[in-house]
Amino acid sequence: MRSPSLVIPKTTLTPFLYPSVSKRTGCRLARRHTPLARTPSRRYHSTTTSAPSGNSTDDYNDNTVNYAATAAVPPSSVTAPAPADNPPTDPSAELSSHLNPSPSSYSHMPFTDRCTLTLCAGSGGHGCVSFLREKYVEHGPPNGGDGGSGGSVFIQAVAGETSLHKIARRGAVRAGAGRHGRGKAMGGQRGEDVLLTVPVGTVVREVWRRDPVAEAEEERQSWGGRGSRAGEDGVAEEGSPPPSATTTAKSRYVLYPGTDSLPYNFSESDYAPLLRPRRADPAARAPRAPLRLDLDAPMAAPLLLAPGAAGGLGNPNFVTPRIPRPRFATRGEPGLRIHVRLELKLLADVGLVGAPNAGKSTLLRSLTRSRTRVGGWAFTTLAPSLGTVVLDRHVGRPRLAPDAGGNHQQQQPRTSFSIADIPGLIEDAHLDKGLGHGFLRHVERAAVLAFVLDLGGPDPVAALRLLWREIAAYERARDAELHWETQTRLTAWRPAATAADPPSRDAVRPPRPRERDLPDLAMPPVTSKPWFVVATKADLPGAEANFARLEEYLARVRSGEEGHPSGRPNAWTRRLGAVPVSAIRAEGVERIPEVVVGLLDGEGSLLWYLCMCLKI
Ligand SMILES: Nc1nc2c(ncn2[C@@H]2O[C@H](COP(=O)(O)OP(=O)(O)OP(=O)(O)O)[C@@H](O)[C@H]2O)c(=O)[nH]1
Ligand SMILES: [Mg+2]
Repeated sequence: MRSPSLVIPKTTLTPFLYPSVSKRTGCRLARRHTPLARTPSRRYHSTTTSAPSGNSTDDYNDNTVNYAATAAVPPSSVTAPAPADNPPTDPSAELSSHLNPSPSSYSHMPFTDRCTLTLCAGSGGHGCVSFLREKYVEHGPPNGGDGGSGGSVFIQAVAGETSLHKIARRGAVRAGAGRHGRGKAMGGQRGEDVLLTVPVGTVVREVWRRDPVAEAEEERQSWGGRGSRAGEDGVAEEGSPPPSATTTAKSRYVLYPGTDSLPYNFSESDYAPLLRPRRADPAARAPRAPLRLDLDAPMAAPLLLAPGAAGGLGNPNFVTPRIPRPRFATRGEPGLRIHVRLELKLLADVGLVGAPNAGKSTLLRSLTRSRTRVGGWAFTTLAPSLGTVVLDRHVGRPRLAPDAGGNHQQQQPRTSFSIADIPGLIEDAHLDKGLGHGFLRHVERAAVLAFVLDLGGPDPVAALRLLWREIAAYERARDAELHWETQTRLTAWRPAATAADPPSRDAVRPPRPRERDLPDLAMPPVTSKPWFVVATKADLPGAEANFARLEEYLARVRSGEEGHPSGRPNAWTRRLGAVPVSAIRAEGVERIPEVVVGLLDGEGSLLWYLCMCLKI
């Protein structure tokens, strides 16, 4: 449990976090040794959606990273900003309750990061059999309308969604069926479309699909389009039974009331070939099967996943010189069903990785307005949470960065970055101990990893090695899954046109462009990412010695004397460093945005790096 002695007097600073205050007088960083009491005026009066104005005259707004914090996600977890004309009476009390809250003071958002869904496209409405009836027109021409096509299922990744829990409980997502055609050439209404809105970072993988149109086409091929089954060489097999003409016809056609059979002579030679199964027009825009999408950016328009089935054709479509008044129409095609697995991989700029109880959530609270749960026991955090640090850098020239064509373009300065806090990792998490290592998927796509180590613990170096071991095990499991999926896709892959396929009308036309053609999931090795260490709980006894040991170890890794803690070759070690902080007192945390921006933008926070190397 939390010790009451941790609530410290406002003016006390942990001495070893600021060893060189006197040496660095005049240096910009030295001006940012924030006394505890002053922090809230800057941090908690920022708006939740935009960066602070930056025209404040207080001395924090120098031209280094001057950050204010806000929890962008989830929105309900944001505490209301204090009105400007009614400032809090005791800001330090507010800060201390924010960083050292009671275990029951947290915002709770339901969170689901994996689910399976069955997407059911709407089936098409039946065509209509009808004839014109007017005064003096006893036997009018056919005028049955076509059936409406079924509704489609779309997906769109939108900003602001943070969890899959809303769609996870749906189980099956059904689009509306098309209405049947009616007399007087009235076509049926289209089925209603369904739009699934998912968080940015959702990965969609197909498990299986049932495509009635493909099945009907296959059946048609196997019967050679007529009454006998074709052998492997396409020649009709002797003695194979023809399908029951009436059964087949009834399953495919709508008959005029009172008609028991089609107006054909059901001899084998006269039997009309089955109609080719049709797809509705939107099907041309659907991604190719099997679905494997990575929705890693907000989408401007929905993406079609399961196109609705085509409606049946009304009886005017079957007029021939031999059959001037067809007494049949076709049924609508049944809807496509796709079973998909959705997996959310949060997109954050920085991922916090650490052992349980290391102080990750307190660190997130000290940097942002997140109201994630904090408690003095392991596994307080059971689901990932995100916070956003809003940077207040309105000075300096825009950066120039080369674009794809090699031209240098102006880049606007970064205005914010997001941090993801995940449940703690313990030894053998990859064997599903603790909460397992599945939550690492939420920091896997983070650009920078921050390892949160408890300086009050016995050995932070061993803790760091353990965390990297678990990450390496996670990476191995992920690569094995990727390998298996690639193999499955290659086995399932068929060239677009094979000799067995009938010549299609599409074959002579150039293929229509598809909206999105199965982009591969980008999964760079986690060990190639830049990382740094946040050595927290620096206010505890023994922290200084532990930090010295940690720094020494990191210096050896940086210089190549010691291997990367994951044991992987060619891992990132270039500008490795550690930042000592006391998150509960909000001391030292103001350096973190600077380090993160340096690593994110690759520009290098030269000052910090020099200070770190020279230990000033
Ligand atoms: N002395 C001291 N205690 C801290 C500091 N940061 C966090 N703590 C305490 O450490 C305990 C655990 O903090 P959390 O932030 O919940 O740790 P966590 O890493 O999120 O833990 P899990 O969610 O279980 O993985 C709490 O009692 C905090 O008050 C710090 O800088 N100094
Ligand atoms: Mg936590």
